[in-house]
Amino acid sequence: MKVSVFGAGNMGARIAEVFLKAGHAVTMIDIKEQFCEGGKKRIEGDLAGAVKRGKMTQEEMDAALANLTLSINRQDAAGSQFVMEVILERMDLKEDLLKDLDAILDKDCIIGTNTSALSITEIASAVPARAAKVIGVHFFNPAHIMKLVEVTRSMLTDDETFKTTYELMQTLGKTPIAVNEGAGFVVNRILIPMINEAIGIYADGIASPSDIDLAMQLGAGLRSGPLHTGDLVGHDVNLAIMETLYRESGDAKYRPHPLLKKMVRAGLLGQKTGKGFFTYDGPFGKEIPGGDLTIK
Ligand SMILES: NC(=O)c1ccc[n+]([C@@H]2O[C@H](COP(=O)([O-])OP(=O)(O)OC[C@H]3O[C@@H](n4cnc5c(N)ncnc54)[C@H](O)[C@@H]3O)[C@@H](O)[C@H]2O)c1
Repeated sequence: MKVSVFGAGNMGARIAEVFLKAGHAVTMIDIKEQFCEGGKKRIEGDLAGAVKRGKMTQEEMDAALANLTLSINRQDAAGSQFVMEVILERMDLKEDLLKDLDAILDKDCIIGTNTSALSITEIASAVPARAAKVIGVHFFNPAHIMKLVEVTRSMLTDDETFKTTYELMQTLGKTPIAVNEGAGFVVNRILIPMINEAIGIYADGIASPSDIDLAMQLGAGLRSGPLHTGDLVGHDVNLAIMETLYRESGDAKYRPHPLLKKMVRAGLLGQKTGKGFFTYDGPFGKEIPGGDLTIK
């Protein structure tokens, strides 16, 4: 089927990759050609790695890439049966995109939003005539590896949209769970405040970033420590999620830590900018050992 993915960034490219690997034709749409090309490079890198490890043949890789179309024109989503919105975590941008898509897409086309924490009902309300066909489809990072997808109904999502989306995720090799809307859904309501707390522990001078992560790996059984996970997600995204949790609940326990705000203002976003609580060999590069952040 024809799938369109809006956003070729950290998550969008890998979500496009998941659909390509399942044999779908994917149009990946961003606002600049260079962003589309960057996303395509990451897909090519992943697929080449899979071929090298014997998980995929060269022919399968070529067929998947032949199914990928890049675009900077929203109109190219026309004729899609499923659309994934994977753009920046901002309600105004998501609403603006959905309003345009409402005029471009067939009336039965489902729009899945990959929002990390925003209200699915609020996003859906931007397109009253299509609100029943809008649903939360929350993939995890890195989307080509992580199995979980939170399939989240808004107040307005119809049963058919939920069932179709849930079953589609299973055909992609994912494990969906059914979620009723609530800021941050299940995982991020637990995970992101934990990252925020780890930032506070570091800011209080209690331990180094490496030791905080080691503590949570060896003491709490986590596969990745909270600050490495924070660098992977991107601190701009972490901040947006904390702000949503705080705004929606009014509960002080979700207050974004001041250091998280400063990290974002400084462009220390984590892997995507090559520097966060740890240092990387350029954007999305390998971690450089001993590169813990030291705040002055
Ligand atoms: N980073 C994570 O770990 C993670 C995990 C799950 C969900 N999410 C969610 O996924 C979404 C994308 O996050 P990301 O980390 O990939 O961000 P990102 O900054 O890496 O990528 C966002 C991309 O969207 C593009 N974009 C912006 N406006 C657009 C528009 N109108 N049309 C098309 N493209 C547009 C940007 O140019 C950019 O390439 C957010 O809603 C985020 O909360 C992120």
